[in-house]
Amino acid sequence: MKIACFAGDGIGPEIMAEARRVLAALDLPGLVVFEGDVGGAAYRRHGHPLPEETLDMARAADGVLFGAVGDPACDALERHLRPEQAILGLRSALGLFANLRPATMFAGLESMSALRPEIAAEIDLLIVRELNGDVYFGEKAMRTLDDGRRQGFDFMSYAEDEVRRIAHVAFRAARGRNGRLCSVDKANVLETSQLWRDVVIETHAEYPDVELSHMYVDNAAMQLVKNPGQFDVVVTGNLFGDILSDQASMCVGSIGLLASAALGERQTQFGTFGLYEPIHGSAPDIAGQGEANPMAMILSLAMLLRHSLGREEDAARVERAVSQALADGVRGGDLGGTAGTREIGDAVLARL
Ligand SMILES: NC(=O)C1=CN([C@@H]2O[C@H](COP(=O)(O)OP(=O)(O)OC[C@H]3O[C@@H](n4cnc5c(N)ncnc54)[C@H](O)[C@@H]3O)[C@@H](O)[C@H]2O)C=CC1
Ligand SMILES: CC(C)CC(=O)C(=O)O
Ligand SMILES: [Mg+2]
Repeated sequence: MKIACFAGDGIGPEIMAEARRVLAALDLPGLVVFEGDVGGAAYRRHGHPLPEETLDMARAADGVLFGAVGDPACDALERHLRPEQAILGLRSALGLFANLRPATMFAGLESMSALRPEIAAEIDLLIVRELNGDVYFGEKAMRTLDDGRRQGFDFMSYAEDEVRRIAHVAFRAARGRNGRLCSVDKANVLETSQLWRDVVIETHAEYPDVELSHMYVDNAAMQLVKNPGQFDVVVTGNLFGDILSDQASMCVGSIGLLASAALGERQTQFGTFGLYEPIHGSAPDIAGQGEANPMAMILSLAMLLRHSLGREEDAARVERAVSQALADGVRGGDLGGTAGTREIGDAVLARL
């Protein structure tokens, strides 16, 4: 079993250290761990945010554990050299088109939700976000008009097959959960969304046991706050899924709690190859202070154990340890508490 660990920038190394301690405590037989450079750290060392050797290391692994990238010191660089290109590049080069972002209320945390506790208690949803297309990967340009104004372009596109493959992932996920799928788009305005809706409806024919609904993204943002309990699985495009999942994190209590899996089609000896990361970024505002909540990172490790290593029992064990720590009142600053990164890691390890 091979895991590649890319800690990245900002709080990435701090939260990765805690996930690595949890991984070490599991003492998995035959596990080999590799470390690679990504993001601003990689740019400084190798002149590129995603060096070829890092990509090779990812390809050679059964799963990748990824911290976060993003460094304000790199803001002036040309776009292709910025740290964020590392994660976009990995998702694209590794064909990781399906992003699973679960958001479930933890017992005892209801009062920390941005929503009323009785509404928050209902949250148990999975956002299935398309990860290889949309406006993030379309052609981009910046031009200067005759009158001197600058104009930026980002081309938004989806091809039928790109929508179909993520729709299949979402229907299968709904079938394995409560059988309800809500497809979120902006089909009243966007051609990409009209195609999205048409293809999701076509694909539904293969999953008659799943109840399908459609919602415009602006309404979905509102409904997520008003009545999140109505959602089981939500399937949506890259941009909408990015935004809705950050919003969902505050419904659960903090962005420091939400993990994710980026999956493609490649199978390994143990499961599906994937990249696992918290949904948050490098949090430069708290980096280096030992304040970041490592739970999203640790829960991402649990997803890696489940999907890429086929170790369901270990995954559940890690998830139980995190839930128990929260139930026992362990709280980072993001949840109104005082526990630091290391202390939260200790609390999870003690309950493993
Ligand atoms: N996958 C990735 O590597 C991602 C990278 N980014 C990058 O990260 C950098 C910062 O972006 P932001 O918009 O500030 O988003 P962010 O998610 O890094 O931070 C947003 C807010 O949440 C807080 N926060 C995030 N994670 C936390 C944790 N584990 N514990 C406690 N508080 C936490 C931060 O302190 C900040 O106040 C940018 O360069 C951005 O491009 C953003 C999102 C994803
Ligand atoms: C850094 C961005 C490219 C991605 C992002 O915000 C995300 O995937 O959540
Ligand atoms: Mg995001």
